Amino acid sequence: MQRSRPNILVTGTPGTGKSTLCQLLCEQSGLHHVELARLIREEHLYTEWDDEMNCSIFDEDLVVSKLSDFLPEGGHVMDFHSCDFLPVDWFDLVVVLRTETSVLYGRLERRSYPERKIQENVECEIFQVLLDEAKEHFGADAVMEAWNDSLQHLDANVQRVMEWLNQWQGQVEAGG
Ligand SMILES: Nc1ncnc2c1ncn2[C@@H]1O[C@H](COP(=O)(O)OP(=O)(O)O)[C@@H](O)[C@H]1O
Repeated sequence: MQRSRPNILVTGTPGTGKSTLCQLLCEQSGLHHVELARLIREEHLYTEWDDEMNCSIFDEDLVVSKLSDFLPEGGHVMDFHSCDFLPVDWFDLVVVLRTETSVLYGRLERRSYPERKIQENVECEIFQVLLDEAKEHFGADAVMEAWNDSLQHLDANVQRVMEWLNQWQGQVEAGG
């Protein structure tokens, strides 16, 4: 499907700054922010609740079906901590946020996550699980890896994605 505006997926371990980046990108670009975790909660797109980790085990088919109502037309920035169940051709760019271990630990501690949940997420980041998942699923060319430890990084990341967006828009307007 030829979109007049792109879809961008922002993924990464919880705490790497996905929703912060998405908010800034949407303010600057006029694209619409899809907070998938919130959508899953509000629309009950899950079949189980994990009491120990205090999170839902979402239903991939329900989620894809819900998103298919509006996402493929374009114009969205979506954030989520997993990506291998999403149709590849829905996204024009996949941003994977990375955060240095001690910085991520601090952010998750400030969220009052239980120690086990902090450990699991920090390990997930150390082993770059999300980066590998995104590259394997979408192909390395579609993936932009972006370190996001500081506010300087955040500014640079917004800038980088906005440049990509302008280029994408230019190509579409030029007809290809
Ligand atoms: N680049 C950054 N530098 C410093 N703090 C950041 C940065 N990005 C996000 N944060 C902070 O880190 C915390 C987690 O960010 P958030 O966007 O909620 O992450 P995620 O959506 O990936 O779970 C928030 O308190 C946010 O303000």
